[in-house]
Amino acid sequence: MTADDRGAPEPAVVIHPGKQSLADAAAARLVVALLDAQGVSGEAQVVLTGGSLGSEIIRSLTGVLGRSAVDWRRVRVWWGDERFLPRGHADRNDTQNDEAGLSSLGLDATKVHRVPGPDEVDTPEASADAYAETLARHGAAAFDVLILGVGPDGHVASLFPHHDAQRATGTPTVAVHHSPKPPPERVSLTFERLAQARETWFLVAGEDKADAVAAALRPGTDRWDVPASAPRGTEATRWLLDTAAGAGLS
Ligand SMILES: O=C(O)[C@H](O)[C@@H](O)[C@H](O)[C@H](O)COP(=O)(O)O
Repeated sequence: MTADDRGAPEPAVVIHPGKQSLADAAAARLVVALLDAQGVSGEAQVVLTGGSLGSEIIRSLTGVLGRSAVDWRRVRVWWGDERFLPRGHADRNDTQNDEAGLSSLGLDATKVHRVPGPDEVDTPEASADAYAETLARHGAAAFDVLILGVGPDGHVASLFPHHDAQRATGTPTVAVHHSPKPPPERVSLTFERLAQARETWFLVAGEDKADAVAAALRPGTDRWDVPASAPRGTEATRWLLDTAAGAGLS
């Protein structure tokens, strides 16, 4: 069953004048979304991402007005994908988020769920299994906010065009080998788990992303070709773009 079959709303597009204003506006939006989620269920669950914007939103978050209204100790943090590298490696998504100021938000470290690396488990498969177990134990049926970056090739999380990892079903996580973008070994949420989010936000900036954005939003695009075309939030899907990334949209 696809998100569309479940009646998920059509994606909404918001275009910002530049990358910084996009990150700042997304951070402000995230504060409100976390507050709303905490108001409903006590705890908010957010899925973070790597890439430049994935860290820029954290940097903006550390300075955004109203952030102190969020009870950060009741925010549970996940990652949509991770590079299979040891904890603290500069190329890990979580390290980049840490360096952007994640730890200064006042989160409860026991609720920050990092994907195990080769310093903890032997293989990407073991890491994917361990992460799936953590998700089963602590993950909400639906994440409150799922944040995704998009590659120029249209990849999302570590699900790449024409890559077998896209085919994983019946599991929330998948080990990825031979990623076309280095490093070759990664762990990713599957399409099925990416579909379990109330709000899904794509954060995309730069002219090199314009074709991927246009393709992802074109009706009928096959996710095998453009993985970013697939994830939909059950309540909202937002494409938060800068002008350059939105240049291919009519
Ligand atoms: O694991 C990776 O290789 C990156 O995390 C990658 O998936 C990134 O999120 C996108 O390419 C968007 O990156 P930007 O935000 O820099 O455009």
